Parts: sequence; structure tokens; C-alpha cells
Amino acid sequence: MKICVLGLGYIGLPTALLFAAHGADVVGVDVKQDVVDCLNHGNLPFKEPGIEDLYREAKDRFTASIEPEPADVFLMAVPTPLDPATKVSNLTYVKSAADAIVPHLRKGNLVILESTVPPGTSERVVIPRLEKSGVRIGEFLYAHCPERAIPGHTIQEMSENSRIIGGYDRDSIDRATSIYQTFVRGQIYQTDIRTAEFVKLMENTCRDVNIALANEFAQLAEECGINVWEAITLANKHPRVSILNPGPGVGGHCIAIDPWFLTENSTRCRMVSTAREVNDSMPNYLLHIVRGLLASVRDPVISIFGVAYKGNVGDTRESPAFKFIQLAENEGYAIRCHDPYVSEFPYPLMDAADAAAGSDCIVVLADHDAFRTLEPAGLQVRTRLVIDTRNILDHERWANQGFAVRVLGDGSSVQPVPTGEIVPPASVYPTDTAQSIAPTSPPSLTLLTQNGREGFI
Ligand SMILES: NC(=O)c1ccc[n+]([C@@H]2O[C@H](COP(=O)([O-])OP(=O)(O)OC[C@H]3O[C@@H](n4cnc5c(N)ncnc54)[C@H](O)[C@@H]3O)[C@@H](O)[C@H]2O)c1
Ligand SMILES: CC(=O)N[C@@H]1[C@@H](OP(=O)(O)OP(=O)(O)OC[C@H]2O[C@@H](n3ccc(=O)[nH]c3=O)[C@H](O)[C@@H]2O)O[C@H](CO)[C@@H](O)[C@@H]1O
Repeated sequence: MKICVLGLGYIGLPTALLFAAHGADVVGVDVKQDVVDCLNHGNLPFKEPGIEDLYREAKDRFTASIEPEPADVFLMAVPTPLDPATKVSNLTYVKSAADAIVPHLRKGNLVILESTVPPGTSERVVIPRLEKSGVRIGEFLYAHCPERAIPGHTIQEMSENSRIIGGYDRDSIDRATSIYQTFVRGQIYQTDIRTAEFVKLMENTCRDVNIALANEFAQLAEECGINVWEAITLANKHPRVSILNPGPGVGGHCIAIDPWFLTENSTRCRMVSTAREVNDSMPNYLLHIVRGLLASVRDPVISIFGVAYKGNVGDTRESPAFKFIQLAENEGYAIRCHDPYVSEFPYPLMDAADAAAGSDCIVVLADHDAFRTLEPAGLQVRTRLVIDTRNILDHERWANQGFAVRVLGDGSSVQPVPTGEIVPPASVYPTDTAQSIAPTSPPSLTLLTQNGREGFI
């Protein structure tokens, strides 16, 4: 069996390699020549746990190309971004991938769309484009098989998660099921195309709404003068309550985007868009906290630790860091960034010591494991203040080094501690040096447990 996978990004590449490692001949197609060259030279274009081992297993049956080739199965895993101005899905890449399949489409072929799309996209947009080949739907098979794997555990989850397969007809569903069964060990659930499109969006919208609730609880807890992390831990002891974690906002290529796909053709949705607004406003709320704490500091410098959209990934797509930096710069704060997982970012990335040098406030935005054990002893800051938006630092360790620790969602008061002797280095870059930016008294450590997550009862 030959499979042609269009789009060799975070989803398409691991999927292509899994098919190849399980016996299919796979040609992976990407419009980016550097991605194709990178793979054909035996290198991988991004990091993800387990991908090197998978590549070694798959490489004899995998080649990369800039152009699609005739195949038994065509699988599209191309981007489906959101237009930031209109909050409407941008289907350009899906359309161009479908058009690229057209010259090669034959009777009996199966076309699979893995990209996340608004309900109805397959029937209204993709299938009619594929039919321009002269082969009618029914003569070729079609399925929408949305991906559910979570970045950071993509390869493990691609094999172990259950999957939804929505097919045009019985043949489409059965054929797609048998192909995924080559490597999927989770249950496969079958349905129609539009339901599969809808289910994927419901899953991510559900998570977004629940994170928004946690973010609102964090703000309410601060008003009440209590610690939301302890409160969530206790509330989650209820057998039917499972509150998520607050944070600096929701990023990534999925959860910050997909709820808009669900609602773009509806006039009825209030909860979904309100949740988006709550999560999108978290960088504003965070800056409000910073502003209060640094009110008396002249020429304030903020050091951001963690610009990735979440912990332990190098992906910065839709990261709340972008909005926080933009807002802070607009108010005259100088920004210095550190992220041990990210290699490319529109702002210069520094090591922890350089990023903290002369800083008035370290703001932890991403919950990288590396930050849990971060040693503050050598950091030459000007004001000993750290804001932990993820409740992941070892607060006692920071407090022992004289830092005031402000935890998002903890309403106890915190006073920054000026060191008096440290000045910011001349290298603190002015506010306009980013090349471009995407569209985008001593600390009151009232946490009752280490990181306040478990065990206080
Ligand atoms: N990243 C995730 O964790 C995740 C999880 C579930 C679903 N999804 C969905 O999967 C889809 C792909 O996401 P991703 O994160 O892999 O995107 P990505 O940006 O990492 O990769 C997409 C790749 O497709 C290539 N491409 C664009 N147009 C093409 C074309 N016409 N032909 C061939 N290649 C083309 C791009 O150059 C890029 O390398 C999106 O719809 C996304 O919402 C992503
Ligand atoms: C339903 C679901 O699980 N879908 C997953 C999701 O993957 P993801 O990596 O985007 O998801 P998250 O890990 O939730 O991160 C999103 C953002 O929310 C922040 N966050 C998270 C939890 C929390 O309690 N508090 C927070 O503030 C976090 O920091 C980050 O910014 O979409 C993929 C593509 O569709 C899916 O395939 C994948 O299954």
C-alpha cells in the first residue's frame, strides 16, 4: 500500500512515519523545500519525544517530496489557521492540498482529511474540489479522521488514543478504519463526516471553556484574598468536579483557534466566545498585576521565562507570551526573554542569567519542567520579584533567596524587594528591536503545600 501524506508538520510527519514504520510505502509531501531537504538528508525539522526512534524505524519506507505522487491513499495534514481579524477559518492550505491531489486521483483511492476544519468543510469545500479530477465521490472514498494527539506526547498518543473516523459511505469508513488499525491501538469509533468534524471542535472547545473557568476562579480568588491553587485542589476532591489550571492564557495551534471554527457560522454562541475572551484577556490581567507591583520602579525591566505556548514544548504558535510582550512594550517596559525549549522567536532569546540580569520582575509564563528546579541564587536582578503564573516554581527556594513570590490566583499581598545595587545592563534592548511579532515586605508564602497542588487536607 502506498500512502501520500500532504503536510509534514507536527501532525503529518509523525503520522507518515507511523504508517511507514508499520509497513506502508509513504511519500511525505510539503510545500516547504527546506522541510523536504531536511528529511531527505536524514534530519528532522522539529523535536518531539520519540520521533528520532520512529524515524529510524520508518526511514526505509519513507521519502519526502515537494510534489504529490499517485498513491492508494492521500492524507492531508495541512495547517488550518484562524484569520486573526475576522476570527474565521483560513482554508487556503486545505484547498491547495486538495488541488494538488486532483491530477493523481484515481477510482478506488481513499482521501483522508486529518486537518481540523469547521463542520461541513469536507462536503462543501474539499470533496467538490477533488471531483474536479473527473472521479466522483463514491468512485473515490473519503474520510475525515481528526487528530487528537497532544503536543509533547504526540507519538505515544497517536498510537494509543481512540480515534473518530467519519466517512462518506460504508466503504470509506471501513477502508479508513483498516488503514489506521495498522498502528492505532486505541478504539476506533465510526461516524459520518460532519459529526467527526464537529466532535473534534467540541473536544477543544470543552477544554477552552474549562480553562476559562479556572482563569475566572483565579481572578475571583485574588479578590477574596485566597489561594486558588489550594481551593482547586480541595474542590477537585469532589467525585464529580475536575477544575483545570489557571495560567497566562491559552495558546497553541488548536485550543485558541478551534472554538472559533465551531461558531463561525452560528449566531447563537455566547459561552464559547466568552470563554475565548476570558482566556485571551489573561495577558492583560497579568500586566495589571505587574503594573501594580512595579509602580514605583523607573525604567522597569521584565524578564519572561518561557515563551512557548505551554510547558515542555518548543512551539510558540498563538503563545500568550506574544500578547503579554506587546502590551508590556506598549507601556514602556523593556523585555528580556528566556526559554530553554524554543529555538526561534521574534525576540532575542537569552540564557536564564542574561535574561534576569538587571530585571525588576521575572514572569514565568510556560510551565517547563526545567523551571521547577531553577536555582535563583546567581540571578543578578535589580528587584527581587518573581511572578509565577503556573504555580510551578519551588517557592521556598526563591523566598530563601530574598525573592517576593507572586503566584497568579493567590490573593495574599506581595511586596517587591529592591536590591539597590544592581542596574540593568546596557544590553537591555529598546522596545523596537523585535524583528516582527505574531498577529499576533517578604513574600507571603501562604501556599500550604509544595506548589499547592496536592496533599493539603
Ligand atoms: N499540532 C497539533 O498538536 C495538532 C493536533 C490535532 C490536530 N491538529 C490539526 O492538524 C493540522 C496540521 O497541524 P500541524 O500542527 O501539523 O501544522 P504544521 O504547521 O506543523 O504543519 C503543516 C505543514 O503543512 C505544510 N503545507 C501547507 N500547505 C501544504 C500543501 N498544500 N501541500 C503540502 N504541504 C503543505 C506546511 O508547510 C507545514 O509544514 C491543523 O489542521 C491542526 O489544527 C494539530
Ligand atoms: C481536548 C484536548 O485536550 N486537546 C489537546 C490540545 O492540545 P494543546 O497542546 O493545545 O492543549 P493543552 O495542553 O490543553 O494546552 C492548550 C493551552 O491551554 C493552557 N492550559 C492548559 C491546561 C490548563 O489546565 N490550563 C491552561 O492554561 C496551556 O498552557 C496551553 O497554552 O489540542 C490538540 C489539537 O487539537 C489536541 O490534539 C489535544 O488532544
